[in-house]
Amino acid sequence: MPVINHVRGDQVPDSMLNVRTPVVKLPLWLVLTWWLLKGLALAVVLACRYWYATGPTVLLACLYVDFGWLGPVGLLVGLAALGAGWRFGHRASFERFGWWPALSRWRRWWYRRRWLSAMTTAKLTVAFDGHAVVPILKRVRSTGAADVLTVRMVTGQIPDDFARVSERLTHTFGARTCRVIPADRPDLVTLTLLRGDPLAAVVAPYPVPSVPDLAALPVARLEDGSTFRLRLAGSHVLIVGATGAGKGSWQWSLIAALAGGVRAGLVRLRVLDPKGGMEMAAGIPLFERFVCESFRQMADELEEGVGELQRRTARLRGRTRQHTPSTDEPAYVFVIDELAALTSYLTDRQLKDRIKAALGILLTQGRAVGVYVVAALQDPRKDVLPFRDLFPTRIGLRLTEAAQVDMVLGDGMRDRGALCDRIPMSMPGTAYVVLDGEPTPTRARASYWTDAHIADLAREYGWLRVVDGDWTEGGAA
Ligand SMILES: Nc1ncnc2c1ncn2[C@@H]1O[C@H](COP(=O)(O)OP(=O)(O)OP(=O)(O)O)[C@@H](O)[C@H]1O
Repeated sequence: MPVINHVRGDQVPDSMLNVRTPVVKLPLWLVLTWWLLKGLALAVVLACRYWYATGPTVLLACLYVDFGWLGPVGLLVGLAALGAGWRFGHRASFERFGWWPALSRWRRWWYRRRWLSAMTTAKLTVAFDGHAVVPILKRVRSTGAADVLTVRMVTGQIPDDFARVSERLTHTFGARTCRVIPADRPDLVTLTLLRGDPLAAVVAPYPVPSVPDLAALPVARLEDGSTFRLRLAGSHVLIVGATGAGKGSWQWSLIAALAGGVRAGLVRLRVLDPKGGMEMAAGIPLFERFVCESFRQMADELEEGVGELQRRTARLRGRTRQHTPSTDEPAYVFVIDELAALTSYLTDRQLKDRIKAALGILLTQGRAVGVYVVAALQDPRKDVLPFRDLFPTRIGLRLTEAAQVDMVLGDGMRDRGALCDRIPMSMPGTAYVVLDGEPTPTRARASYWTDAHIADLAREYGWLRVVDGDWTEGGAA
């Protein structure tokens, strides 16, 4: 290869207009008219396409021509006053029909400008027939804290392709997190990009329902600011988190949501606290049974629960397929503060086997007849895992390692956005929840029940009253 190419002649200078030698000679006036018509057509198309920009500009310009500066400024002030009146007069309709659609349109423009580069760097464009094919951004819906993007995938793509690069998309779009959820059509995927965080502040306790709906217990706040209602009916709940992650706040939020049922005789709480009663003893007046010292007694409690379950199954057989709590047939809720203490750490092998057998029956047969288990767990070790799959509802709080997330919540859950290992220590009570049958985890923060709140709860809804330091039966009212 030569080091230098020497080509004789002058370089063609850059110019505004490059023209070819015409094949057919046209008069200049015809060419200019043609260009003018083409330019006009393009201007009309652009003006119609971007009507939301051109319309107001033309209107403001007309007002300026007719009335001078007073015209456009008067209109803008009038519109601002009208918007403020609407906002303070009827906030719900203002947000629904005015604010959120306007914000969504602005955000859509913002995403469109970055879309091509974002898809290319995330390797979500597909090469086909010599072209790069890009997923289509169909819709953007904005709320206070999140932008929900509906995307049409390129043929051959699946939602997991987007889930795998969710972290990259988070940083590209400057969001806090990006969750990928399959949409209701197979060719669409939804990206939820969170900007603010309604879970940053501590969640105050929710009002206690006088008659709890076991299918929708208000226990936590969701990322969009709404209330997360946990389904206990037909389920069992496993709460897993490192020490100090806030397992207690989930347990107490659930107990509080059931407290109205305790007072009405519809729910009976049986609490096993193998950690010596430090966590749960404050609620003793609410509990039908409370065991915190003897593992033998805990095994007896669980076996008695199995006996009750079997008697109830015999009574309800053929009459109903899902139990509804009543004062005659209340719901039994076993709350276990540290599951591993019963199934792993216990050294008495015989006792451990009894507990495992009873738990196995409660978890497999209890749901249909109103016997539920709510268990907390600190360390998702292997010997607890067989029980994990028997809990349809699993709540993953802060975990110490990324590998534990799938172990607790199920395979692929971390890729789908359950970043339990990234929950900061400064946000105890924050968790990812996986509901049975739901493909993606939901992030929520439990309401925080202080000792004073729990004392008030026990006083108002408990079965027992404290009289001069002794427990007395009799209920709160
Ligand atoms: N939902 C919450 N909102 C705000 N603060 C919380 C919340 N839950 C817990 N905390 C705070 O975090 C601390 C630890 O919570 P908690 O004792 O419930 O954790 P834990 O997971 O049960 O820990 P351990 O396994 O050590 O018992 C509490 O003292 C409380 O101050």
